[in-house]
Amino acid sequence: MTAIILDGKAVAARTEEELAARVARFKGATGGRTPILATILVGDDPASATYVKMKANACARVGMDSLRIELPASTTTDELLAQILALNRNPDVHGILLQHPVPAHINERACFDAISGHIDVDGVTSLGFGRMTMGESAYGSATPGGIMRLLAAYGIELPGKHAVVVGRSPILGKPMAMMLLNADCTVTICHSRTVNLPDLVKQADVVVGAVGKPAFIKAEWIKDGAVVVDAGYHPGGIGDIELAPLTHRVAAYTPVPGGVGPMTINTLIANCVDSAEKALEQKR
Ligand SMILES: NC(=O)C1=CN([C@@H]2O[C@H](COP(=O)(O)OP(=O)(O)OC[C@H]3O[C@@H](n4cnc5c(N)ncnc54)[C@H](OP(=O)(O)O)[C@@H]3O)[C@@H](O)[C@H]2O)C=CC1
Ligand SMILES: Nc1nc(=O)c2c([nH]1)NC[C@@H]1CN(c3ccc(C(=O)N[C@@H](CCC(=O)O)C(=O)O)cc3)C=[N+]21
Repeated sequence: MTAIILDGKAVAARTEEELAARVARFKGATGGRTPILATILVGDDPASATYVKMKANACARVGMDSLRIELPASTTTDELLAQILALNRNPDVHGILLQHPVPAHINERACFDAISGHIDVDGVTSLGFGRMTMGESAYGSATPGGIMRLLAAYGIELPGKHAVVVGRSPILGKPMAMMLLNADCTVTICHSRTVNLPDLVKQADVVVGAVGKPAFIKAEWIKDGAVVVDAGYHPGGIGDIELAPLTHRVAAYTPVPGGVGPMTINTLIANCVDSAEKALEQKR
């Protein structure tokens, strides 16, 4: 079987051309302003700094400005909340990305939930999660949202499929499960207290690895013909799924790198352009 490679890098690149055209139209309509994504990085974790930089670079590729806010690791919850509230009130800002994780002493959930819904382009608020889950309008979490867009780009049929999501984190596994449920999959959510993980994964028509442990999901757990989505990302281009032995016996798979990662960033940028266009329509 020749597997379809779910090439997130290529889909993201194609979408960027369309986004650049939309940004140009926005500039035309506003006398030269661009949509603006505000990124907030707290502390000095080098990996997080790299991801935030990649997001700012993606903004630049489509002609958008970004506003980079860097705060020391000693920032308090109240100080971070004050920054977010100021961005909410800034009419030039069309999206906020608060990079996860923030230092442990900060109440990350409170800070995520302080982001106004209309500029929650990374889809991290509780209200946005609830609205997405209920099928109401909201920006879904960017990584699972990007995965859904990638599956759609390749015409992967989801209704009736058994999707097994390994991981239940607030910005990845849990919203992923709800999006697949809304796409009419039968969904199993696995986590660290799951008993018999290999047996559950063996039932999957669609498996999503979102565990955060390199090559933790073994190739032998995955059935022939499955669709394999690896959301994991570890230094050295290793995902959460042992991928190499699978590439000839699954229906489709996301490579690491070049699969989910570029789609995450692309979804964030696309949502920000969307938010900017809505602001213009409503003269917000
Ligand atoms: N490419 C991209 O755009 C992105 C990639 N990532 C990557 O995705 C991965 C997951 O990230 P994230 O969701 O933030 O990670 P978290 O650490 O927040 O969540 C990991 C999840 O995996 C579960 N888990 C841990 N150990 C096991 C186990 N032994 N068996 C079954 N489940 C287990 C945890 O269960 P429990 O809830 O019980 O603790 C938890 O729900 C990471 O590799 C990260 O780098 C993340 C975001 C974006
Ligand atoms: N609020 C929040 N939202 C996030 O979406 C978020 C976050 N916090 N914290 C950290 C994770 C991680 N993350 C990645 C995004 C892109 C790549 C990516 O594009 N990776 C490239 C490879 C890049 C390289 O060359 O190293 C790829 O997979 O091809 C990876 C990881 C978003 N995250």
